[in-house]
Amino acid sequence: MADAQMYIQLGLLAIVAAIGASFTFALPKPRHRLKAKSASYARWFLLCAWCVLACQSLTALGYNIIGLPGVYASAVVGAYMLLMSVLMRFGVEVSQLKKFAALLHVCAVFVIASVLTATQAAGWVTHGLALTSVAFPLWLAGQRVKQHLDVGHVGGYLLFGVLNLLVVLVLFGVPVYLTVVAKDSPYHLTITFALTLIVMLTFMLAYAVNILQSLLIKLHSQVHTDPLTGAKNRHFFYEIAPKLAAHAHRNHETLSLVACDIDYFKSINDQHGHVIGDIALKRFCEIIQAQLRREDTLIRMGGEEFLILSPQCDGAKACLLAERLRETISATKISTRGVTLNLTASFGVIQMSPDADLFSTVKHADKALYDAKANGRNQVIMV
Ligand SMILES: Nc1nc2c(ncn2[C@@H]2O[C@H](COP(=O)(O)OP(=O)(O)OP(=O)(O)O)[C@@H](O)[C@H]2O)c(=O)[nH]1
Repeated sequence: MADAQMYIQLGLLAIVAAIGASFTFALPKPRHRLKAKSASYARWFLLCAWCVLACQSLTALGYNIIGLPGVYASAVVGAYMLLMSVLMRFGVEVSQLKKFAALLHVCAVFVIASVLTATQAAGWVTHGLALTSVAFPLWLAGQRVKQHLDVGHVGGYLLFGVLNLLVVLVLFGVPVYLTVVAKDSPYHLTITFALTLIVMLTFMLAYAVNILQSLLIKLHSQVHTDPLTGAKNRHFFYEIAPKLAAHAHRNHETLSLVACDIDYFKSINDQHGHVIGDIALKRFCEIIQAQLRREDTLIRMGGEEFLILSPQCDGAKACLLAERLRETISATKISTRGVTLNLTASFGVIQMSPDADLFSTVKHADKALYDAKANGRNQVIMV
């Protein structure tokens, strides 16, 4: 009966580990060389966690001499696999020397635990050595996650919390348990099963939330970003810009809009082709972004038409900004693939009035821009 229970627990844990591993296979593979390795270390961690229970089962079957050192070595290897998974997740390179030191650590734990078990001296010395050996890589992993904690990133905080919880569990929970429960208690195997299951599930949950949230943040940013120029796009304009305008209005802040459009851009495409046209657009945006503050947002409204949202900036300052941009653009030569271009751009500037809505304000800025075009281009007109 006890044997049947043991095999059921081993089987259950194998299923949980297999589900966790399948999940890591289902994740999109990052392009970053190191980040791509994180999932495979997470799979090794799940395997090691299963090995802990397998070795504990061997101990329960009477193979103490291999079972106990096996439990400890699997737990330490598992903790290092978890550390590697976290390090790779953040793209941290691990030197060969550090890998070798970890290997030595694992071997030392296995050899010392084997000797102490063989000489019947296994006890608090072995437990102490093994538990601190497991806690060390977990603590390192927690410290690494801490360095990358981002406000609003629940996944990061969850992973950090889980790793700290595991350290507390290993350093305090397990010793308390070993002190309270008799050495030959029949419950040891079930407790190991329950603990391993909890560790696997909490890590998988934290890992999954962490990765999925990163993917969502990346996706969200891509949806709002123009892939050619890196400026925000029309989705951003319709979804986020009205919120920024409402925020400025609520806080009684000034908000100015600068509409701008490259002059005679069609002739660049016609003369030099669309590839050069694309490069010119990219460089144009780089020149503008370099002049903007962090709070300003450059939006590509379409083609070679752009809009700059400038919070906490009144019309006069926005006019100065547009004039500076106009001068910098006309003074910068763009040289690429044997072609040298000299762009100019026209600008329409408006300060949003408190009772106006964003879309009608943009229309007025566009009107000023067309006036600048009609007046001969390469100039700034303010509403
Ligand atoms: N290379 C490239 N060209 C683009 C892109 N988007 C739009 N265009 C081109 O931009 C040109 C815009 O031309 P027009 O609207 O006539 O404006 P313009 O030639 O700049 O003239 P004015 O604005 O009146 O000074 C068109 O030839 C479009 O094909 C793009 O992503 N890449």
